[in-house]
Amino acid sequence: MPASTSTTTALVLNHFTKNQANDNGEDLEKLTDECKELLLSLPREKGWRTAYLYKYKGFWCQSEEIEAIISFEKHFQPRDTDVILASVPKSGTTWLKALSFAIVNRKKFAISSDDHPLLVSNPHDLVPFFEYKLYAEKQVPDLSKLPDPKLFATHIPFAALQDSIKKSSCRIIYICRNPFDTFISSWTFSDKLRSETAPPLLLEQTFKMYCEGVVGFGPFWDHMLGYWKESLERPDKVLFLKYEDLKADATFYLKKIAKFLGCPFSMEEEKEGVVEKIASLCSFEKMKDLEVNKSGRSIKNFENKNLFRKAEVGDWVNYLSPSMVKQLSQLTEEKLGGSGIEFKVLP
Ligand SMILES: Nc1ncnc2c1ncn2[C@@H]1O[C@H](COP(=O)(O)OS(=O)(=O)O)[C@@H](OP(=O)(O)O)[C@H]1O
Repeated sequence: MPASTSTTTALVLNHFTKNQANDNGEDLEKLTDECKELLLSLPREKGWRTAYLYKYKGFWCQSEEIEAIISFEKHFQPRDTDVILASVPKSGTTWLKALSFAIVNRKKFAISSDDHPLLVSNPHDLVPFFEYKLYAEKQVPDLSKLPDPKLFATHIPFAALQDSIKKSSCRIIYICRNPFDTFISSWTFSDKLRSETAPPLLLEQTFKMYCEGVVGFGPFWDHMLGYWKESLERPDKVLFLKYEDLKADATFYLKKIAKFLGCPFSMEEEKEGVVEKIASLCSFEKMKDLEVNKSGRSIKNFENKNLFRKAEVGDWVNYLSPSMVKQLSQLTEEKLGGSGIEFKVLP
């Protein structure tokens, strides 16, 4: 290693040891030197459940996620047959993974069979995240052995995806959810994840960060607008979905997803009730009750049981004060008004 590089690395390590040794679930010592050096150059803010969130390529992200994303950018080569499920965290990712897996694999795994993979595996094991699983912990997976079409997932905003993905013909299904419920789902989830020694995540303080855009993979409005614009320009590339719409009419959107993925339901399948059977297999009530979803961790640090909470539209009314509702309504209007993105916020 040239002297200058080793000096830089020593300085970087020293900086992190002195300034960022932290008690909040962020183990900086484990990161690659490349990532540590990058972190030094990035704006940072106090995180929700880690010491810091860093602004990387225009979005806020934890240090370990950045390390995995860098590796993903370097190593992942999309194929035209790949399908990427993209989402704002806590907006129905687990559900979309289950639905997409069931649709794509319905010839291989009969929906009514007693040993359907979704009965024994959490959806996050069947449709892996790039940043939490495939490229996490310095792994570089061999994806060639996975059967086609390969299903992957990410929370990375569209603008920050590598050009190879943007230019390829691989398809992206995006899901987001009204910001009120997304915030409450994120806040309750993050509070469950924080270490016992970390202070509680106060609602007011966390709400302020959310409205400033400082939330994992946020700001949420940029996240939504990025995929929304692409879905308008390239409807064959990006299918834009909203959690509330799926809740209101799952079978309609199941058909839409199947058509988008090039495997529409046949008349015969529709007559046999395959669409309704998938909706039922992937329903919140069914999935929450499965043993595999009541225990264990499919993603490091995330207990499966915490992925299934209430699944309601409008649960935010139980938490947000009138002034918070006013603030978030104004913010949503300011950022998304006129874009065409509109949400149902009450049942
Ligand atoms: N099958 C199914 N159907 C409908 N809704 C479901 C389903 N599975 C999970 N959920 C609800 O989705 C919320 C979690 O969001 P994500 O799956 O995006 O979380 S994550 O980003 O993958 O961690 C979280 O919402 P809240 O209950 O409001 O917190 C889950 O309860």
